[in-house]
Amino acid sequence: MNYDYIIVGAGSAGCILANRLSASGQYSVLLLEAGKADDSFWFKIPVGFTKTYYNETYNWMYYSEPEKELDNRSLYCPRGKVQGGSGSINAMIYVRGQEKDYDDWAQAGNNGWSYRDVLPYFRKLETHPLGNTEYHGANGPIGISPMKDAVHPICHVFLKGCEQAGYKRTDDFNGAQFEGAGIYDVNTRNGQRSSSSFEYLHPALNRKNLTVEREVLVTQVLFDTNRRATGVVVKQNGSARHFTAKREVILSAGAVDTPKLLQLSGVGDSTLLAEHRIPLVRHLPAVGRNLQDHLCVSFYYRANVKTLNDEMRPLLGKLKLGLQYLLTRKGPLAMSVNQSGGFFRGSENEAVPNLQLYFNPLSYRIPKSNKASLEPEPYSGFLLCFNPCRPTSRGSIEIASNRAEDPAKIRINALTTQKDIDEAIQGCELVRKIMSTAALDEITVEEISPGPQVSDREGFLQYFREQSGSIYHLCGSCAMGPDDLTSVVDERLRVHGMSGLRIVDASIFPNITSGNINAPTMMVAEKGAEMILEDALTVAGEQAKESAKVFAAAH
Ligand SMILES: Cc1cc2nc3c(=O)[nH]c(=O)nc-3n(C[C@H](O)[C@H](O)[C@H](O)COP(=O)(O)OP(=O)(O)OC[C@H]3O[C@@H](n4cnc5c(N)ncnc54)[C@H](O)[C@@H]3O)c2cc1C
Repeated sequence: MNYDYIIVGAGSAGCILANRLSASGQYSVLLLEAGKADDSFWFKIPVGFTKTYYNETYNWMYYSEPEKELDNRSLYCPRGKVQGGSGSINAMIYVRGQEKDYDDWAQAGNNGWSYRDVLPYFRKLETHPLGNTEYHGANGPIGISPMKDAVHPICHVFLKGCEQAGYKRTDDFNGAQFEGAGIYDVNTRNGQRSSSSFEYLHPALNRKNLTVEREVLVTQVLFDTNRRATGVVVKQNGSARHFTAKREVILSAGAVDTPKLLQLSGVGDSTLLAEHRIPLVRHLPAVGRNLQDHLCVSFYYRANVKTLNDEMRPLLGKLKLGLQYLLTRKGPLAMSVNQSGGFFRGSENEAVPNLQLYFNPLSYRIPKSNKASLEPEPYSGFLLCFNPCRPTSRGSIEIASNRAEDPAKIRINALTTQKDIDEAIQGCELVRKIMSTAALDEITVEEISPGPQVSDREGFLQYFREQSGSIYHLCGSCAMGPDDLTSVVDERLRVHGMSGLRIVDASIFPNITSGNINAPTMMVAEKGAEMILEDALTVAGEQAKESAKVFAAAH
């Protein structure tokens, strides 16, 4: 079967592309997704992400290779395997990042990607209650809800503590002032998850020129002898099928599976491909390199006031909250558990904020067994968690075999630079500084983990090594840049040295952004879709010129 565009992966980015590329009715679009439809109630209700966290039907449930600097632990790396991708199973915190993140993208040779360049795409994708302003949009598909008026009261104690510790307050991390303590926005609409699947793909499903195939594993991209992508091979119900693309194949399979698919298709480091006996199409060594992630660690506290643990843990409490949600679409089940936090400088020498904090008005431990569920702890507790914003360690994605069914090897290589080690310690010091303020001291009985015996740089670092985990922001594994030795796509997201092949997802980030990366990924998709459509017009223009020349020569 033949389509103008084939999009691989109906995740945060893929759903946006499917809508935008099919909107004019001019192009036929095929969207291929390995997972099922997002028709369960758990995808709608914000708290539903606790149900999909360890659900192998909807989650690829990857693990990293053992991380040497993290006590040889394998970190859990959940990824959405469902329409909407990781955007269907995430915690919905909506943060764009800071200006410098994108200015650095542009400075690395990517014209058109500075903060001022990408701001229009952030505005385009959202409907924000502030309406059309310099920073916000009023007509975009994704609903943004500030949690400001609804957070648990102890979040305000946290904000007071930050003020007492000398930190600024911000009312909008996505507005004029990124830095400071505040309450997060979430991508919800009327108390329901506002994912790119619900907001972009669902409304487009009836278009005649859009085909969505689910439960289809794309196993290979096909190329002609000119290295032009001509289509894909998929596995569906145990048998192989081919689809061909007249214009482009666009990879949106995410930061783990996009580089894996390129490597399986013969585009990647020639040594790695030879090791797995994959015929080389193009030596592109940066495929799978430059992987980045945010690693966080939590500090746990027992409170002398009621926290969300007291409401969410007992059966009666659960029933009450469930009823509140069903009747009003409000309450804790309509929000994220990460309610307040902010962006801070870990030292006076930092030019911009380098640490992100989350203050959660409840406490829970990530269960070791994937058979257990995420449950609040059995006491009035809360947690304060941090992650460095822009780690400098770089990891990799590499195929483990030449079979598409085998998960790729994920190496985050955490804490392999001195800067990252310093920031892990800075973060612990920042948590302790805020927790020692009068406001927080007043509601705290004790620090449960790591506990007061951990109080120096060595102890903090060891705690981070033993307890930190991924906060699920894998990106950068097919970075954008001008040089084909160090990057994979150019500034129009075209794979270097290939034609008819683009990447539009979190893998193109040259550097990770300071904050949660779903909003930046959706921005990449909005901008990517516009570039694809512009380039289609250019191609059409060139073809028309060519035909006119042929016609003129013949007459
Ligand atoms: C548990 C969790 C919590 C998170 N919380 C937040 C948060 O609160 N805020 C935030 O901003 N970010 C959060 N994130 C991160 C964010 O959701 C992701 O970074 C973002 O969704 C990535 O988008 P993507 O389009 O690059 O990839 P994805 O959304 O992961 O999409 C990739 C899609 O491709 C499909 N696919 C993969 N391989 C194949 C194949 N071979 N054939 C066919 N289909 C394939 C996958 O099934 C998936 O649907 C979280 C992530 C997780 C997992």
